[in-house]
Amino acid sequence: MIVEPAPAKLNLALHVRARRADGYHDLETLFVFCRDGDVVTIADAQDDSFTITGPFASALAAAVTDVVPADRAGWADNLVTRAADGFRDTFDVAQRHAIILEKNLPVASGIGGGSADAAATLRALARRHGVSADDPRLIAIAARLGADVPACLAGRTAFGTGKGDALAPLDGWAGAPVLLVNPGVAVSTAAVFAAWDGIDRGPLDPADPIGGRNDLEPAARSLAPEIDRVIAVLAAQPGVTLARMSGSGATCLALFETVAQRDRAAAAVAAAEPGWWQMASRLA
Ligand SMILES: C[C@](O)(CO)[C@H](O)COP(=O)(O)OP(=O)(O)OC[C@H]1O[C@@H](n2ccc(N)nc2=O)[C@H](O)[C@@H]1O
Ligand SMILES: Nc1ncnc2c1ncn2[C@@H]1O[C@H](COP(=O)(O)OP(=O)(O)OP(=O)(O)O)[C@@H](O)[C@H]1O
Repeated sequence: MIVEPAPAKLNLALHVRARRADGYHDLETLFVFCRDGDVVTIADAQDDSFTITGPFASALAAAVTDVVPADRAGWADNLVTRAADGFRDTFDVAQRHAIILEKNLPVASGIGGGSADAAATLRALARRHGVSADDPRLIAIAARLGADVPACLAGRTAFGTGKGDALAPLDGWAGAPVLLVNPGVAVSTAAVFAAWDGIDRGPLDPADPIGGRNDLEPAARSLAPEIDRVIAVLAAQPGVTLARMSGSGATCLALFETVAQRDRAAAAVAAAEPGWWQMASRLA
């Protein structure tokens, strides 16, 4: 049995540079990863099966179209099952698998939950079937599944360009205390990009993400006004060094100088807004 973490992905900064002819956008982003997130477990089995557990299991089941083939229990259309199908086709695997996804991250929330799950599935299957983690065929499957999936497959701090899939590994940020907060609103990534105003506000210096921006914030706020208050509440906490939306939102991140300051902020946010989701972690 293989237990593979699917850590939350964060964009410390995200500069949108141009709308492309293929419907995607060229961007510059600093990807970092949390130490916590979803978990994918894969065991050899007689038949394929897919089970979702955890606090966001029902939210995810509701979000995906259920196309369950009779011989593959629970094999709904999901980024995990798509990753597993892609792996099977590419590497010609006969072995069947029982896959369990522990869904701890909110769905459609800018922290790449689905991308992290797909990447963890690919890493777990690669390990099980003796495929190298940097096999170009594995990276090609990841790229087909979503713009964020190659970054999640690598799972380490990186400067992303192109549609976010051209990656340059970077050092730094490991251990930084972080608090993630989501106001409980799902936001569609495609809808947020579509609402971007089309203005190129300039490049991102990978050495200075704090001085950067998330150019999708105004677009996401127009769809989910609650984001304003999340950022305001986080920015007001003692010890905060950065309070910013991640990805296409609505989850916002706050970095802190110390774990104690992060934990005091988490308690303050929970007291002020008991309905908001939050996760305290550290950067990987
Ligand atoms: C916003 C980010 O989370 C930042 O890391 C990512 O760019 C989004 O990555 P993702 O969720 O893996 O995105 P995909 O599933 O590939 O694309 C969903 C939709 O988002 C839009 N999209 C995504 C990435 C990108 N560079 N430009 C885009 O315009 C497209 O409309 C696309 O149809
Ligand atoms: N395992 C999965 N987890 C989450 N969403 C999934 C999964 N499989 C398919 N999806 C679909 O993908 C959509 C995007 O989900 P996800 O949670 O990855 O968004 P996100 O956090 O906004 O991602 P990103 O930061 O990459 O834009 C959801 O609306 C859902 O319908």
